[in-house]
Amino acid sequence: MASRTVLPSVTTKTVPRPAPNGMGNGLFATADINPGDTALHIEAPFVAILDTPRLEDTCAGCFGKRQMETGNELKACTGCRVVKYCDRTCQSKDWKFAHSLECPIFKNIKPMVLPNNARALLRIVLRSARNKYDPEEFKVFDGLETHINEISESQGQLDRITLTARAVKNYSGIDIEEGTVSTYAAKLDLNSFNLTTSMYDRIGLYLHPYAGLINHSCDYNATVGFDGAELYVKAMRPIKQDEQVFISYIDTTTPYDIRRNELKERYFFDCLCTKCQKGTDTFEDRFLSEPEDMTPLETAEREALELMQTATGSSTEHVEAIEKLEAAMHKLHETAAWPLTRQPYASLRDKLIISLLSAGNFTRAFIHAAIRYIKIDPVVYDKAHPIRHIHAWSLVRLTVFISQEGFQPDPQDPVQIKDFQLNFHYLIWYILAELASTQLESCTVPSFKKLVGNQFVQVHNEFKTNGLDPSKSRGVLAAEWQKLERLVTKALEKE
Ligand SMILES: C[S@@+](CC[C@H](N)C(=O)[O-])C[C@H]1O[C@@H](n2cnc3c(N)ncnc32)[C@H](O)[C@@H]1O
Repeated sequence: MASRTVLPSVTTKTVPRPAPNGMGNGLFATADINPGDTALHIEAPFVAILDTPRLEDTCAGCFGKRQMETGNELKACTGCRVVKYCDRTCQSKDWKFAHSLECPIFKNIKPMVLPNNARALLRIVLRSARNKYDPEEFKVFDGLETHINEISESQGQLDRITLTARAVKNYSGIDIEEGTVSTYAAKLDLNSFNLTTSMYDRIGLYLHPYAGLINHSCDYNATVGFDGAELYVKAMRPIKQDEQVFISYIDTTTPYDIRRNELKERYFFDCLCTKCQKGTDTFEDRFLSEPEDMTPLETAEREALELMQTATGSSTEHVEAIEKLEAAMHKLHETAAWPLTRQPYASLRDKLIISLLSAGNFTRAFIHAAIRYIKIDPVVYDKAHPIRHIHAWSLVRLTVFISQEGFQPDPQDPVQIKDFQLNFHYLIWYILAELASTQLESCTVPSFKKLVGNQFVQVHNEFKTNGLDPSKSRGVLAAEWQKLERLVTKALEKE
């Protein structure tokens, strides 16, 4: 049973305790937690802020949750015209939480809009000055790690924090020590999460001091997800009572050296996790064969990374980005030793899928999403990992799209889907059935599970209306899947 803590809005099967190996405090399970179970649920954030580009298209009250259901066009706050809401319900929720305090400040400094971390810091300063925080919650915030000594050794980092703190103090008009605001800024830097949609797209910054107590492992047993403003930490693997709950702070699909540098630079620690103890002897570092001379692999990696960087620049057109990403993937493929799962190959494909979608090339996006589903995700992610489920959902959506009557594939596509005579309806049913049957142990959030459940029922009922039940046609499903696997093999040969 999850229990409420002294902190309002926190329900959890964990307790904070000192952790070993110089980790400071961490969260430990108070009971056995099964995969997919919620280890921690936080209803309301300490602070949550949209990234500046998202202020235009995302409701600052529900962070997209109600927006998805109502489909309302967003209306700007008539005071500042900086934030937008679905309707009065979302607006008044945010007004009471903090917007009433910041709205006149936003209005005064227009047309400038403060960057996300400054807007988050401003909220903390304003809410704490008006005693809007629960004292227990603030006590946990006060106790959070800052690494201020390490930050002080880096002039660049120190300057950034000091300047943000000075600006926020001035805008707030609150009589508060600048040093205190700097400390808040350092806590925010170290302990905040990427606020994401239920589909794991980043939309902003989130902080809650209780969630800030979770330590990192590259071999993590839990994941963090958001459903609107609600945070969920779910077990990805079985967690025994008294075991520490770990999440990943970084992309742990990257090789050993990259992971360790990132953790050291951003979080100031050397990871001693079970994966790091294996050094470079894990799939993240392995090549298909170990050549005596590493130079060609290093050259291919450097060139691929350069191409990836220019492809994702803000001024790059979709078509140009696609060419660059494909060229980068080709360089890795040409080495004949680079596994599809070794970074940056997998990330290049993720970016390529997004660029192909933006350019309206749905058939090629479908092929890459199928490659990812069949060849990459089962190696890179645990079964319950939310990203694996989100990728499966994207494949379903793409298959639905290209199976529409009248859809015309691009005749220039290097692999022609029509040559494989896929029965898209059976494929959609198959992927959805797999998703629906693993919902319980998946780490996805409730809105996502609802979406999948509803879609599966709809697709299954369509089959039933036609007197068919795919669950009883295993042979047909297997044959369709083999066709898709042949398509994937063909596409990979051409990469
Ligand atoms: C978000 S805080 C986590 C809570 C923190 N342990 C505390 O007591 O407030 C991040 C910091 O915790 C410590 N930490 C997290 N994971 C760690 C690990 N695997 N090994 C060592 N230190 C870790 C590092 O100091 C890191 O900068």
